[in-house]
Amino acid sequence: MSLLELNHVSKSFGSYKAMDNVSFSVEPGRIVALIGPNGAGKSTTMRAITGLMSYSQGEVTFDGQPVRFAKTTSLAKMGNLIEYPSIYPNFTARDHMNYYAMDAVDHADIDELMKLTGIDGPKFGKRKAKKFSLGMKQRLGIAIALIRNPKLVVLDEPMNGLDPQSVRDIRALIQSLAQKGIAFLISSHLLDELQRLADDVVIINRGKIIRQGTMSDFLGEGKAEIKVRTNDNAKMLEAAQDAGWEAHLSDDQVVITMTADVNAQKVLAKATEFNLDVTDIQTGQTNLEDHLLEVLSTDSTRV
Ligand SMILES: Nc1ncnc2c1ncn2[C@@H]1O[C@H](COP(=O)(O)OP(=O)(O)OP(=O)(O)O)[C@@H](O)[C@H]1O
Repeated sequence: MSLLELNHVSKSFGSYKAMDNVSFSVEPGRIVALIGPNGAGKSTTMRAITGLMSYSQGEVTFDGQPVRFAKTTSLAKMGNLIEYPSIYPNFTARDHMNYYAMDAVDHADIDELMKLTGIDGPKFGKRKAKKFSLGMKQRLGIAIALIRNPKLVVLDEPMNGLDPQSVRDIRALIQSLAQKGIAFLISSHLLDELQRLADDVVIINRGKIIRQGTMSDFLGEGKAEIKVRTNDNAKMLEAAQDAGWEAHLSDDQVVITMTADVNAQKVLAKATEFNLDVTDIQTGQTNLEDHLLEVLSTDSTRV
């Protein structure tokens, strides 16, 4: 049996099925990305898993025990950060840790966790949570989610409000904890971040799971692309499209789909033909965001 299992779970709000026959599982030590467009059912699924919401059909099982709304015995070994962390305005970071530890965790472990999550520094100290920035609250929320030595941590948008260094720190922390066997289920709209972080991917659209598997398998089924940067990307794009190639602009580069007839050499030749200076050219698989959009555009599970 897997650490977390959802078997045919459904949840409706009125006549709308926010979760429609959802089944997937999470194994120990895996970092699983739960992704999908706005309103797809990610938060609803996370709330059902963490016992914050009832569901009408199917079953969620965690660590061999069923998870039911308001029946929290099975949840002692599950940490979560869903929506806003439960933060008390007049508590310091350490007050929160002591409070949530509930004598079950010794002080050395609290010190270690505060250090790991970066809430031990002078910025925190005696400062009360009402004076924390969004990023500080988010770090504290992650520390709280980790305090009772969980086997699974469910994180909804954990990178919200974090600056690039903090994102990097939290990524390293999640990866090191996963290596120790802790599983993570993470939802985020920062798909680049999830692409770097997650081992597995579960895609939900209109309440239905439309794909699940390893991140590398999912990315591997995407298109191969040529990314080219020139001194005039608009002109490069026009030249590519005039040649009948599938191409679009992304950030500061032109992304061209590789086919039997279109390769990096042809792209370079086209740039020369139009007197363009190529500053960078790379080939590789499509990224998570592009492939997700492609999969969603062809999903016809429900209209
Ligand atoms: N308490 C509720 N009452 C009625 N409808 C709800 C409720 N909670 C969620 N929904 C609806 O269920 C659907 C799924 O919502 P959910 O918040 O799970 O999506 P999401 O994938 O987390 O979206 P987002 O990426 O925008 O956070 C949406 O259509 C939403 O409007």
